[in-house]
Amino acid sequence: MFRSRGEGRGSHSAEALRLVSVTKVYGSDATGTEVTALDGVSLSLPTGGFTAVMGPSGSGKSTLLTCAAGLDRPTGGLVVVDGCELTGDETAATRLRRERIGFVFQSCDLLPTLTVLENVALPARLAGRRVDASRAVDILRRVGLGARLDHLPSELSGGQRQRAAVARALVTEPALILADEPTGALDTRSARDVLGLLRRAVDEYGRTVVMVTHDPVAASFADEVLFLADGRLVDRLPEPTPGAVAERLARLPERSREPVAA
Ligand SMILES: Nc1ncnc2c1ncn2[C@@H]1O[C@H](COP(=O)(O)OP(=O)(O)OP(=O)(O)O)[C@@H](O)[C@H]1O
Repeated sequence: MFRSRGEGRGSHSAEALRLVSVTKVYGSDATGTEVTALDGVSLSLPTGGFTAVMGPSGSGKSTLLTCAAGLDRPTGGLVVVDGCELTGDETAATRLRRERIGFVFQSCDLLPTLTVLENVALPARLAGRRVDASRAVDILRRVGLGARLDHLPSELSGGQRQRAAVARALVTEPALILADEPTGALDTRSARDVLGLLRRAVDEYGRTVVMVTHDPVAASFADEVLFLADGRLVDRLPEPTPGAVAERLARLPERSREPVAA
């Protein structure tokens, strides 16, 4: 974000994220049974799109995001981010994660002992890059936190913290931004601010956003909504409106329908 399309560190692949028959089976739950959280999910998301992922609780949304992020390894299948396979070698996957993926979580995970500016500069530092403080400052100004650079996260409101988290996700100019309920803990106005930032990252700067949400209004900021049920992709809705999203959600099957390829 905050560089125009084509600028920055080289060009990105035309496809930001591809999942091929991704399956995730957790070893056992409390009763000793295997849990199939993802059941053969295939999708292809072009660079420069905003996709929302919705579905009932337990349908596999967070698992989809953590597998796409390389934070968890799928049991089977292939994850390709910006043209590079994430499911291969661990060292390469770590580098890919640091350089090409940005994260925004609901539970704001800014480090409490670092200032806002230090938090935003951290991903670049972890990726082994020269830390360009002026760039981090510029991003923070643009998300409306220019006067808060030296504050600690505890000195910010929830909405301000989440905007800082968005700034941090954008600082490495990632190919893919993965957001898990980024507005879940925010009031309506702060939520709109954060969603507007994500929308601008896509429209003005060609980033790719994948966002898990329960909120039809939040989902309506996306270009398309993918619906998960029982670990499968079962529906998709382009150009979503809050009403259409709510209606599709209400119609979601509880169990086993034929998966669709997105
Ligand atoms: N670490 C784990 N060990 C065992 N089972 C897990 C683990 N993480 C998730 N699961 C199970 O996998 C399934 C999918 O979980 P996931 O968190 O992906 O769903 P979700 O759609 O994000 O749910 P929610 O909307 O409630 O956050 C659930 O049945 C869940 O209990």
